[in-house]
Amino acid sequence: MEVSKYEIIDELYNVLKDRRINPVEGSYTNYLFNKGLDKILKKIGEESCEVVIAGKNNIKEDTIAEISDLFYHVMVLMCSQDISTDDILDELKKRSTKIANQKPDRKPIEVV
Ligand SMILES: N=c1c2ncn([C@@H]3O[C@H](COP(=O)(O)OP(=O)(O)OP(=O)(O)O)[C@@H](O)[C@H]3O)c2ncn1[C@@H]1O[C@H](COP(=O)(O)O)[C@@H](O)[C@H]1O
Repeated sequence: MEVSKYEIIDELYNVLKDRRINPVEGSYTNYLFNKGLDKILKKIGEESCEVVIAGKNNIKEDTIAEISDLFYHVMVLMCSQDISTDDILDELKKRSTKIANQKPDRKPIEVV
């Protein structure tokens, strides 16, 4: 069954988790897991730089591609450290009450 684009992040995370348990020959994810944390972090550093360069060049499709690469590598890190997509969504949800530059748990200033 085809997953919708709204489910793709969870789907990708599940594929990465599955690669950890059931390695697949030729899998790039398994290559990263086998190389270990330093390699995963190095890739995140590289991909981050590529996002910066693409953003600076201001070519939307290149920036989308580089952000997607970064997303994937960050998810490999999350998976390797048992950080779930829910952990991130919960954190973002907590921050959604943030207004301007206030701390999230601070009561918003009443606008009169
Ligand atoms: N989303 C991605 C994804 N994004 C980027 N990449 C890989 O990330 C690598 C980045 O390219 P680089 O040129 O920077 O790196 P490289 O030269 O290939 O390798 P190194 O620098 O790491 O030695 C490429 O090999 C891409 O194929 C990805 N590989 C896998 N996925 C997803 O992960 C799933 C499982 O993939 P496998 O683990 O390969 O089966 C796939 O179905 C996809 O959904």
